[in-house]
Amino acid sequence: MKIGVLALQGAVVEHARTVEAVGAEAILVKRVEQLAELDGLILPGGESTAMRRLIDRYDFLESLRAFGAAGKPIFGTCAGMILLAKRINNQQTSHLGLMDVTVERNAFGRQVDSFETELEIKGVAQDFPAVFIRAPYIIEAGPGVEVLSEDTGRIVAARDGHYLATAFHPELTADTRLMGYFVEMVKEAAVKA
Ligand SMILES: NC(=O)CC[C@H](N)C(=O)O
Repeated sequence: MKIGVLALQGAVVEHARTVEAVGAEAILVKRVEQLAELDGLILPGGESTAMRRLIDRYDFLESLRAFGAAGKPIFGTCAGMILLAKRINNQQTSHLGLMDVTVERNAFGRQVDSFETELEIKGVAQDFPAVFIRAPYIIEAGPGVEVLSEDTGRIVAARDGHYLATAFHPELTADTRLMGYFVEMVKEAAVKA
């Protein structure tokens, strides 16, 4: 399986390492043409507004939307989750607008800028170490969305068909189980295609 990591900004190398750790091939995606060779794509954490500017500058927006619309799996973490969402609270426009959720940016507030906790993630782990950094969370999920994890009542991991999103950063710990879950999604989609 070839899994791309959008390499415009953010936690790129860490994701590539985790992809390789679960036995898939990681490709750092810097040009639109590279999307054609991928089975799945990761949108890393970073800063969603900065990433959007680069997406526009390198003319990625429509190609990323088409990638998702073609049924290819996309995994967005943190800022990547914001990029994937159909709706962003208190904002008129979204970015890729693919996943049927409403997200709130920087939603944990200033006092808890960053923190680590252990989460139960459906189908993945009972005790997943989750690192949150100025994280968003999902405030509303459409009927087709499966909530995979909540932290004190906030949705922090969810799946909408071939889209997966987490508010936290799975690439920052040595635990590869969530990436293993995504690679299984990619394999399933590749069989169907
Ligand atoms: N660690 C992150 O990816 C933070 C996301 C960032 N707060 C944003 O709004 O894009």
